[in-house]
Amino acid sequence: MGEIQADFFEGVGDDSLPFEFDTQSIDGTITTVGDKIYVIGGGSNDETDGIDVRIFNKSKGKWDVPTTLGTKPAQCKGHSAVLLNNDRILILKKDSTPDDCTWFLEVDTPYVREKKEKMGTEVVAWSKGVKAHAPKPIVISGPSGVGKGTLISKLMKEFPSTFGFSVSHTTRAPREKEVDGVHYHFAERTSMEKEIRDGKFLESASVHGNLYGTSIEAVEVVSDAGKRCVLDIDVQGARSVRTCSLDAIYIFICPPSFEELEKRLRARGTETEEQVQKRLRNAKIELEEGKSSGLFDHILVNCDLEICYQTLKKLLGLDGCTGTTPIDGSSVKNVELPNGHSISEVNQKIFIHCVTADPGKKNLFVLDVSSLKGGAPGRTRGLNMYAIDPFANCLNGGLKETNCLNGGLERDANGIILT
Ligand SMILES: Nc1nc2c(ncn2[C@@H]2O[C@H](COP(=O)(O)OP(=O)(O)O)[C@@H](O)[C@H]2O)c(=O)[nH]1
Ligand SMILES: Nc1ncnc2c1ncn2[C@@H]1O[C@H](COP(=O)(O)OP(=O)(O)O)[C@@H](O)[C@H]1O
Repeated sequence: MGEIQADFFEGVGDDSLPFEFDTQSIDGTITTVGDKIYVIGGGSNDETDGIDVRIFNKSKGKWDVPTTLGTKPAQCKGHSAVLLNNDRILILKKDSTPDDCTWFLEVDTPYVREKKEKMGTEVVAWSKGVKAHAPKPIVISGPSGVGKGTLISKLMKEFPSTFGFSVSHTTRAPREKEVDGVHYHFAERTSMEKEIRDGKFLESASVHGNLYGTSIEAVEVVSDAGKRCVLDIDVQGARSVRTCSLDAIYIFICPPSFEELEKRLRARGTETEEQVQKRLRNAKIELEEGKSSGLFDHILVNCDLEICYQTLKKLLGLDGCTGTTPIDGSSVKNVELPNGHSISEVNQKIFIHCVTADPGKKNLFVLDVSSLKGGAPGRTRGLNMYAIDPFANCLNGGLKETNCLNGGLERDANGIILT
């Protein structure tokens, strides 16, 4: 755990900083990790740019502008920063909306270390902090025409608040009834390739001559809503997702026979003869890989649609469910932090002291960061923030959760005690 860093806009007086590092001209927060000093914010006046990061390398005596992966947090009136675990910096934005106040800048996590090695540059990665834990996603693969889309549609229709579809990007042209942003994000190849290079995709693959990919955002928006994410991706995509350690259930759908697959593909009538031929050639390879690779946890034969759907529901533990209850109803919202706040850290708990003119309002919050999960390239999940009463006269003295004095205090969905 690291030291507490100076607040944004406040003067920085640290004698351990090198002479070449002129603290007077620094406008952001300063966090030292080994021989590097991370200056966060204060560098750009362009509000659309997001919070920027610069690194002062003490041993080289020079500045670096790192490759910044992930979506940058929007600029704000200021922020506090604290180093966690020597590998990431917690950023608490001031005067920002509750779902946008907690961010992590990863500086030396395994993900960042891997990217540094690959890119040969300094790398940092942003990850947004959210409360909700993500339910296990479901990856569905199988050859073109086997019935993946049909099964997924049935699942979404019956369990709209439980499942959310990961909307992939693709460079293929939309089919007649396909809607941009619903079935796919239809993209230009050059812009999609750039976004892949910028680290915005969990996986991508060339399938039947087109580029397909799952953006990190596509999966995270579903998880943010407390829903279970369903991915319809090819075998290569499933393999990439497995290696990037997304804890998911992997299901492969097979046709009852190759002839039946061909019949369904032709009957769908969405492809030209040339495309049908290409898809059938690829189906042979996919079926071999799907059945033999050990990649998939379950292999389902889609012979009779209704029977296959019931089997799918069973293995997802949904038989007998009504289809209306979300798996995890927790919201992603955190506390709205006022502009005036300062932070301190004790035993993986961040104490946030808020300046408030209203004496009746709680002004001390705890952010428990002891059981964080995930992180870049996705969200950092499992934030737990709650209000405490610093003046509570508890037996063991010191800071104590408000409800140790006054059991049964009402909390909102975020664990915040309602005043
Ligand atoms: N790797 C990967 N494959 C995808 C993605 N989205 C769709 N696919 C796969 O791309 C293939 C072609 O999809 P599509 O053109 O919609 O045709 P369909 O298979 O006949 O429905 C299918 O195997 C999909 O599972 C993605 O984001 N990543
Ligand atoms: N079990 C089944 N029996 C007969 N036809 C099916 C079955 N499952 C799906 N289909 C049909 O096969 C075609 C291809 O299904 P689709 O869901 O588009 O496949 P995929 O998404 O795997 O490419 C569709 O016309 C669909 O209605």
